[in-house]
Amino acid sequence: MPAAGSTAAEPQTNHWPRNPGMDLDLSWALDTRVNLSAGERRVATLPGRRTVKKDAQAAWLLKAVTCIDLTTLNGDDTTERVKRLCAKAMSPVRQDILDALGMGDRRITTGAVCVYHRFVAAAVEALQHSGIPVAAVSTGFPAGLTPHHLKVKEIEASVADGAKEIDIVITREHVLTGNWQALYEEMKDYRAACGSAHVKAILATGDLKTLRNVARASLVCMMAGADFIKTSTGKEGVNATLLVTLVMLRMIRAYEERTGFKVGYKPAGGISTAKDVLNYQFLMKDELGREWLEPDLFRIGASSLLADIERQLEHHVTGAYSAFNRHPIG
Ligand SMILES: O=C[C@H](O)COP(=O)(O)O
Repeated sequence: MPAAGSTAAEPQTNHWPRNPGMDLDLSWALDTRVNLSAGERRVATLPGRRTVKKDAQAAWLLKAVTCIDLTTLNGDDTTERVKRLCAKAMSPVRQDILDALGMGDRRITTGAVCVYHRFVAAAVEALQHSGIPVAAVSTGFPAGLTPHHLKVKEIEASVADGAKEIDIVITREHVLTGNWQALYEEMKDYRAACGSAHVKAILATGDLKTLRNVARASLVCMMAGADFIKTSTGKEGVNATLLVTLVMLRMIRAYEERTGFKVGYKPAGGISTAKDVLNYQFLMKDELGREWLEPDLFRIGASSLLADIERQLEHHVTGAYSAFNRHPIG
């Protein structure tokens, strides 16, 4: 079958040097402008402008599966639910569907499993030998309003329990009051507490009021050493959108042009259909190139997306849609 972005759909092993960060360049952040109407035009044309059909679409969707941070972040989460989620992450697409796609011998897994700190150890145990990293949402997720020293301790505890990726939430007040120095310092502390674990900076873009704030916060977090910038916790009133994505991708591009370091991108919250995820993939490829279609540089934070992708893949191979309850997630 043709492959998404011209490569096979199974996980890749390309590793980029980690973003070490740089000194805070306040004038770069403050001088950053966003052209709202040009951005709106750009994303409005996207759904109609790019489509892929049949085998090509199946390949793009399998690639998307490898980039999913399969997530459960609910107040009623339990160890059993997390274990079921881990089982799904290891076998995200039914074997009969993979066989019918001619991909039965490929090892396809999700990019990570993403849970609250409480469940990190259980997820690490459930995923042992799978190579799938556990991502923990730490730092008082989702509001990020617990005392700073406790947020740092939470990161350290998640790393001690085996999390290889830490999704931190920034203090929105730093952005809303223009305290970029405080945002930079907070992010640097989080990066240091993560050690060798990769850190994703959740900007909570729905709380930041303006796209200019999104652009500035993206730059400041990258300057402080973020490995990924991520849109949302999934708990804000507005979560991932294509417009916010365009702004953040342009900042990632600017950062790479200035420093040579590639920073990853993670849209999260409300991405629940195969159609949605294809638009994100097209935008990634158009704006940053095909390297950003791989799980090293692209993750999708989602709790229910996988069920729809699996359903679309089943439709592709059988010609019929099955009920959602045939594709349980966890
Ligand atoms: O980071 C991931 C999000 O919390 C998941 O959001 P979702 O439940 O809308 O897919």
